[in-house]
Amino acid sequence: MDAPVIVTMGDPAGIGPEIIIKAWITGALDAFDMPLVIAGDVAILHRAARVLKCEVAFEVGQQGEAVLIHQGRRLRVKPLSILDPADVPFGEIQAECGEAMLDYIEWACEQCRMGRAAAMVTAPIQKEAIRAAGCNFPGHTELLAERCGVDKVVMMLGGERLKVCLVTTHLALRDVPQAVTVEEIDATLRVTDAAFRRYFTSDAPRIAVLALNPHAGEGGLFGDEEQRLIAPAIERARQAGMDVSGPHSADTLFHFAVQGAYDAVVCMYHDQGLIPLKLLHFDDGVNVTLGLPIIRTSVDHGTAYDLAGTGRASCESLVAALRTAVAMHHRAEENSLT
Ligand SMILES: NC(=O)C1=CN([C@@H]2O[C@H](COP(=O)(O)OP(=O)(O)OC[C@H]3O[C@@H](n4cnc5c(N)ncnc54)[C@H](O)[C@@H]3O)[C@@H](O)[C@H]2O)C=CC1
Ligand SMILES: NCC(=O)COP(=O)(O)O
Repeated sequence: MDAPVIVTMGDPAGIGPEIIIKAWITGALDAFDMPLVIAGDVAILHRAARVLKCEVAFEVGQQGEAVLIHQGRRLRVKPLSILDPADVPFGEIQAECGEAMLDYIEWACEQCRMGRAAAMVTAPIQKEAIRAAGCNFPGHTELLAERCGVDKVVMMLGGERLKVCLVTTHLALRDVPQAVTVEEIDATLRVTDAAFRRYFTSDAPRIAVLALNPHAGEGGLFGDEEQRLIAPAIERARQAGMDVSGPHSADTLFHFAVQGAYDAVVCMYHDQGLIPLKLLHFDDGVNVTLGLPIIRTSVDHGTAYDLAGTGRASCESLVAALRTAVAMHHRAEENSLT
């Protein structure tokens, strides 16, 4: 059998299990031409099926994996935790869930690294729960970078109309100016350029780099990071052959980016990029970790504790994350043949 795409179930107390089951029973997973395996928990997935009012049968597969069955559809599950749903209330931060979600991620990452899986797609984790389980990484991105032995990765979130790449990620706003350095911007540009050529564009991607300050600092009147840091990093990237422009004022650039003027927008901090992205692509946005030796995509949303157990959460972002991972896999295979 071809190497599968692994979907990690995310927080058992969040919406991850429900959106996986919803995507499966509605037929949204039928279109993919690659086998899928869920890294998760059979009893928790059964509970999600009950929430969605669907009957699910169970059998043991040929390789010892669990197989869920619904109206002729089969879903393979690698059981990595054995939680009792009665002990896992919806919408609560629990260390036991933190341990389980970390196990799903670690296994999926290892399978990808060993070449036994083609890609991993992650359902959302609760960052306080993984902390309660003893994990000091702020999220998947940093954990996967460490496990893959990579110094620099880039968090990209995107949809058809806009793709944003972040220089800094999960950081207090007050710490952003110190973290924005020529080296960080330069490394972000290099990773973004290489990953876009490999997975998304046929040529050099057109990259716009945002300013940090209003009006790009207005010639140094309110902030000089543009002159001291961002412009030199852009120049360095241009010298290296990249198609990079900026620093652009963040308030106007997105208007042109969504009209197709750029392939990627490099943003200095999390909300600078994610506010426009979620405004446009709340439902179908995808998070991609650029710079890893493996393919990792994710939903663009969190655990939505307010919706967990209601069956109302949308599975669109999960399906888009799967579509992106499969397309990246095929594109990388084509590139390796040329
Ligand atoms: N890739 C990941 O694992 C991510 C994890 N998180 C984590 O999730 C937790 C909760 O984060 P929040 O900031 O509250 O963001 P959130 O995305 O969980 O929720 C924000 C709002 O969006 C709604 N929402 C989220 N996903 C939805 C869906 N699929 N369908 C319909 N409505 C949806 C929620 O109901 C809520 O009103 C935090 O621990 C955060 O760190 C956040 C983003 C990504
Ligand atoms: N806001 C995006 C986000 O939290 C992504 O986190 P992760 O993919 O690193 O877990």
